[in-house]
Amino acid sequence: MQLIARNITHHYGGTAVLEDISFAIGAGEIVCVVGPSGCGKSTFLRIAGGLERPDSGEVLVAGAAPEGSLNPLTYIFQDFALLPWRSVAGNVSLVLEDHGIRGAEARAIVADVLARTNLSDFARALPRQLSGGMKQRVAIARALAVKPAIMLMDEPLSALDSQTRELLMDDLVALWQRERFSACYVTHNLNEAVRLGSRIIVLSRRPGRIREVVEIDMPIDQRAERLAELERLQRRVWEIMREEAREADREIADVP
Ligand SMILES: Nc1ncnc2c1ncn2[C@@H]1O[C@H](COP(=O)(O)OP(=O)(O)OP(=O)(O)O)[C@@H](O)[C@H]1O
Repeated sequence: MQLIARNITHHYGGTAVLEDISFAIGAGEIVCVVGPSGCGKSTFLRIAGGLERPDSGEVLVAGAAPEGSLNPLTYIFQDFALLPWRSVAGNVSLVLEDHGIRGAEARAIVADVLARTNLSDFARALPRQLSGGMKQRVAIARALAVKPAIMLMDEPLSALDSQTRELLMDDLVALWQRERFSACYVTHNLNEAVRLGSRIIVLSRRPGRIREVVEIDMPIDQRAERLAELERLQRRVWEIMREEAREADREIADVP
């Protein structure tokens, strides 16, 4: 399945937030979206997921979702959003209950996704017993349980310390190699973008327009070893963004 954004433009009140955003995410692609603070990255993701309607433009999905997909476009948030009184398995099964899947069928799906995300040993643990990194792994397992066609990831690692973030990036790379998931991955972190993205969409400051699309054709499993090349790519993306980020940083908020 492909997600196609065409000419997305959006305002909040008098504030123009996104302007004429067009790009597509193909099956098996991780497309990263970066840009200065407040340039409309999260707004774009909400529009892509159908949570908000753009003022103009459209988001289309083309092609069939994976067989048995319960939610073709599935979010992963930075704050994990786990229910504290439910175990790891219980948090994952909740999304299945929402779709009327219970009992043995639900247990089989939960066991499968926990195995795929190396969480089987933690099935009975409660969120408070887990580190931030493990909580986000549970959130990823929960997203996979509904067999998404495209995951919409909003700063998924930004609540984690840098070492945990590295570990989670390794996990996402390994998961991608096994499952070739598709994702629109919004991040502030250019290192994540060059490690994970097949393409990086660089937005301008608000209203976010596409400044440049940086293609990364280095195989994802080689990136952890080719750090010098990645560093160069990361610097290139930063060069594109730097002035706009500085101006966004110095902007005085238009609030009463
Ligand atoms: N529901 C809303 N109502 C009014 N303004 C909003 C709403 N949501 C976002 N905004 C404003 O729209 C602009 C873009 O916000 P958005 O969160 O999409 O940007 P972002 O690029 O994800 O930001 P950041 O990098 O800081 O996470 C900001 O100025 C924000 O204050």
